[in-house]
Amino acid sequence: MIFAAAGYNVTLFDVDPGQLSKAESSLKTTLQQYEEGGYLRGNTTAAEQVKLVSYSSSLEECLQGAIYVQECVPENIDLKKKVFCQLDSLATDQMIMASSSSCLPASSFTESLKHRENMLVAHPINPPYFVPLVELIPAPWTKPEVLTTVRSIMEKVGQSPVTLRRESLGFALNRIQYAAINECWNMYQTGLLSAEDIDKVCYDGLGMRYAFIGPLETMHLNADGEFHEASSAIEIARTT
Ligand SMILES: NC(=O)C1=CN([C@@H]2O[C@H](COP(=O)(O)OP(=O)(O)OC[C@H]3O[C@@H](n4cnc5c(N)ncnc54)[C@H](O)[C@@H]3O)[C@@H](O)[C@H]2O)C=CC1
Ligand SMILES: O=C(O)[C@@H](O)C(=O)[C@H](O)[C@@H](O)CO
Repeated sequence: MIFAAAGYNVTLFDVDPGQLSKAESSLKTTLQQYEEGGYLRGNTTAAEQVKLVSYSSSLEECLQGAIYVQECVPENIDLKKKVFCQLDSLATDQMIMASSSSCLPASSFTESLKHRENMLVAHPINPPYFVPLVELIPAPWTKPEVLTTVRSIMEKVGQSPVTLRRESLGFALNRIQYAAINECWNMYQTGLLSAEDIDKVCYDGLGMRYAFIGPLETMHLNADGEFHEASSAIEIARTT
């Protein structure tokens, strides 16, 4: 939907043909609803965007003329290896292949492949139609120009890419997310706040603030010395 909204032709492939027909009907309904609700992205109508998307039960046919592939198979290392091996055997030297992987780095499933320089992770954040961040994580062998091209494709389609300089377990978003979840869980288990109030601290507090001012910018605006004071106070609170 995001790529079609920007005017790209998109072809979906899935091993399960049932998923393709579900995707086709859900795409039509969803784009129609977004148009009626005023959420549709791009400068074209829902009907025009629907026409840009086609469906194929053959990977070879799906990849004909493709410049960019976004792989979205389940988070399973053997499956990622299998699918990237298939992509590799059908790829042209120009085709860029990105994985949506949330945790698995591209180096763990592309190492032995001929076109590995054109492969990387482009991790979207759910729901990507409304949350624009995409984390781009190169494998050690990903060509810098591939990373630059994916970054500009993402900007062109209206997403907001960030580039990690190297692979890191959890990438960036999940490193932050799991640190927050860990602290929320800790407060829940020690009975400090109810589950509802912990969620409220995020959606009516930090989440809302972080939508327009990030943690480092917040710290920059804090009074001198406040960070050190606060972090030692939190360390004491955690251990008591
Ligand atoms: N669901 C989420 O919130 C997010 C998921 N991701 C990542 O995206 C990837 C996909 O996740 P979901 O969309 O949630 O998975 P899903 O399970 O909803 O969909 C996976 C699809 O892949 C198809 N599939 C299975 N084997 C295949 C093969 N060999 N060739 C082609 N298609 C095949 C399945 O039929 C299914 O339609 C995972 O790596 C996940 O970590 C990334 C960001 C957010
Ligand atoms: O939106 C998210 O949180 C994701 O992008 C993810 O990375 C995954 O859903 C992950 O948190 C759990 O598998």
